[in-house]
Amino acid sequence: MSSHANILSDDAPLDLRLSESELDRTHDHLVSFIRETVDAAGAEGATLGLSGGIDSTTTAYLAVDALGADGLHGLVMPSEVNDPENMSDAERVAEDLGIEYDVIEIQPIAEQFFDAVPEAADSQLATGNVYVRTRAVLNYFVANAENRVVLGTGNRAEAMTGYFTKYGDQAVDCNPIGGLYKQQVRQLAAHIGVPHDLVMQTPTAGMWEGQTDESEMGVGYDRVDAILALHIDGPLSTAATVRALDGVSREEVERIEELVAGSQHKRSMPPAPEPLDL
Ligand SMILES: Nc1ncnc2c1ncn2[C@@H]1O[C@H](COP(=O)(O)OP(=O)(O)OC[C@H]2O[C@@H]([n+]3cccc(C(=O)O)c3)[C@H](O)[C@@H]2O)[C@@H](O)[C@H]1O
Ligand SMILES: Nc1ncnc2c1ncn2[C@@H]1O[C@H](COP(=O)(O)OP(=O)(O)OP(=O)(O)O)[C@@H](O)[C@H]1O
Ligand SMILES: [Mg+2]
Repeated sequence: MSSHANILSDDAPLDLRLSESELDRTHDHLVSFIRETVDAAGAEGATLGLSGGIDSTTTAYLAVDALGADGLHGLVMPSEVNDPENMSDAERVAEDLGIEYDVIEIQPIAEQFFDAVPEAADSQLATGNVYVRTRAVLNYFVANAENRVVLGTGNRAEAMTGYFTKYGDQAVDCNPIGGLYKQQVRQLAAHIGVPHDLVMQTPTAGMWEGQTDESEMGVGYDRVDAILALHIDGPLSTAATVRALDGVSREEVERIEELVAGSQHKRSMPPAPEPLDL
């Protein structure tokens, strides 16, 4: 499949797609990064959560290129709010890649947390984050026991907007696709042979039924990518960004500014006060 086929939405305001040779170089760079991270840790491989989504699927394909199928242990960790189709997609990825994988039902584990603090269990966001953090514990359980590192699946759009759970899906040892905007992840995925239905999957955190990234963020990924590239990572002012991006409103640019500023605490080490000069 051509890497330029059907990746962008019709109203994408900016085309950030890479050329074929840039995609080849990106693939090789990310594969080397995974290999070097595993070697530097003295580890014997990696583990990661498989959700059937494009970020974990792409990361798994890259990891197998880096480490071989024996080097990757996948964990499929359904809760009761996951779409069963996503979970069978995750198993399909593991089968296609020929990696070892486990299916671990996390609902009973999460229920223990909900029962422990029943008043918190009314919050959709809080319980959703329990699912996410439970998966992090299981990733490290396997990584510790098998001398593996935990691969993260965060991309640049998620990292910059803080669209992840603190010490949840961000609790990892490295993020191989962390430098790529979402449309570039899709494009790289198509380039390295990820099945088209997975490339075009609707992004969801799977924290509650019907959740989608784009409805929760209030801005579609092609717009998020464009605003980040020109304005947050790039030099354009708010007004110049609105002028440069066809159909993008000032409110949308300001929404992304707010998400970036409000999530700074998620991208830094927990602060402590300067020691007093006693
Ligand atoms: N200014 C500040 N300085 C220091 N700490 C601060 C803080 N503001 C909040 N906090 C702390 O951070 C907590 C809130 O952060 P957090 O617990 O992460 O929770 P929060 O950011 O409220 O929720 C996670 C968001 O990420 C999305 N998500 C999660 C997981 C995966 C994906 C996906 O794309 O797959 C998306 C999810 O849908 C939701 O919108 C607060 O309870 C507080 O402990
Ligand atoms: N049910 C699940 N089982 C195993 N891992 C999961 C599950 N749900 C989420 N994860 C892990 O959490 C990561 C973050 O989720 P996120 O939704 O951002 O990525 P994705 O599902 O791979 O792609 P997309 O963002 O397009 O949905 C996933 O990449 C995966 O590693
Ligand atoms: Mg997902």
